Amino acid sequence: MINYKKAKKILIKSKIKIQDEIIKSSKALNRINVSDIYSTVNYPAATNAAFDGFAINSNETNKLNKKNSQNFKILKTISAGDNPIINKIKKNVTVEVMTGALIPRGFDTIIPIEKIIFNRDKKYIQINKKIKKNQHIRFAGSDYKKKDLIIKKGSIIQSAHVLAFKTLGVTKIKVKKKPNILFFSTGNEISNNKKIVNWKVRNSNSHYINSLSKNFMFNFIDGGILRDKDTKLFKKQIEKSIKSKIDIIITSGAVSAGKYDFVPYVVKKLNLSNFFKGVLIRPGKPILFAKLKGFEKAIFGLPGNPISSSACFRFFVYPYLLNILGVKAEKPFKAKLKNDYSKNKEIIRFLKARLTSTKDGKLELEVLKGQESFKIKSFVQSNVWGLFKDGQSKFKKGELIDCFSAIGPNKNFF
Ligand SMILES: Nc1nc2c(c(=O)[nH]1)N[C@H]1C(S)=C(S)[C@@H](COP(=O)(O)OP(=O)(O)OC[C@H]3O[C@@H](n4cnc5c(N)ncnc54)[C@H](O)[C@@H]3O)O[C@H]1N2
Ligand code: MOO
Repeated sequence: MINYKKAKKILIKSKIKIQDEIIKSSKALNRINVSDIYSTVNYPAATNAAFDGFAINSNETNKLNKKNSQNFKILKTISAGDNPIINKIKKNVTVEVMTGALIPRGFDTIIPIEKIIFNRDKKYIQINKKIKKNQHIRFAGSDYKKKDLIIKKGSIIQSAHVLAFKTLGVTKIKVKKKPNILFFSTGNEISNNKKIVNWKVRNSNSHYINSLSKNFMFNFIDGGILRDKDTKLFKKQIEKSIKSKIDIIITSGAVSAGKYDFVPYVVKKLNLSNFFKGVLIRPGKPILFAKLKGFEKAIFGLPGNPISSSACFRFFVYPYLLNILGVKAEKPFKAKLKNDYSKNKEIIRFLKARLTSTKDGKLELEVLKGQESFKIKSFVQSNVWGLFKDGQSKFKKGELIDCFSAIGPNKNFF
């Protein structure tokens, strides 16, 4: 059996090609852009008001004080979207501006409406102190300048990027196509019915992985449930998918040592490269992976226990997807262990854990009770995975542990 490090090395070597496509930037959430994108415009496009108020020329206030005030004539009101051009500006005049309005030439600062003293007929404002230049003004290009980088190639596009794209007039972008994943559940006991007899099990794994595809970067194609005697059907389905647009086949279950665990039996008969079966991890030990020789296709056999399937998706399929889509490998973030923990020294354990923040701003990690790979409740209560490394069996309270986000594996927070 190989260790996780070796398995990851094999996965990195087993890259399959994913094509590019051009899509609307507004539809790009969670997609991966394939080149650096730079702004072709300044933002803000022109200098404008950050506050509702009155624009003046600050020089005209230099000598003003309580005893020496000056009236400024209100010329007009300019709103966001109005043409700001005013011809021939005389001395001691002002324009009323709304937030977002362009500042007409000749004015260089804004007094917020709350601080304005109007004279009785409201045709003038009275100023009785020196007003600083450049107050409450947003300068052209003070956020993005032409040629500023908006997003680096190989980033997972987030809503904030969509905001930037739409602000800067980036309407279309080139992204990686979503890999097509054909997913098979296995087992005579697995059922999609609500009502089941005690010897049946409701299918949850395929729905879990399908739900991940909704906020993530792959298409989920349900291959249905393969029964214990469906070896030939499975082989046929793989052969069919070789000729199709399927990029990755994933099975859940039927991968360990039992009589009906047919996945390795069928897969091993194919023309493979980069094969491994069994990794020194828990949960998920029986995992299988291979590339189909001569084709840009890969196959993962995930163990059937729900938490084994989800851990293997998180720690094998997800890094594999990142790699084939050209995203940099994730780095874990660290948190202090809240409780002592011990495990078998030889294996890595992916543990359902809860991350909290202390009052003094430290991240703490609690290993939850109920780590068995059939237990869903602790998974629901968890908010991160703790990775407890191999080569060590005892982990003491206060030790730093590698954490990986669990919240739909699309968030590279750190
Ligand atoms: N003699 C051995 N027995 C087992 C070994 C071993 O090395 N030697 N490994 C154990 C480990 S570790 C795991 S994990 C499981 C994985 O087994 P399989 O991948 O072959 O999975 P199944 O036996 O088909 O199912 C396991 C378990 O999960 C339930 N299941 C399966 N599919 C689904 C689904 N789509 N939705 C919900 N639940 C599912 C299934 O009913 C079983 O209870 O093997 C150990 N045994
Ligand atoms: O290692 Mo299995 O994956 O016990 O659940």
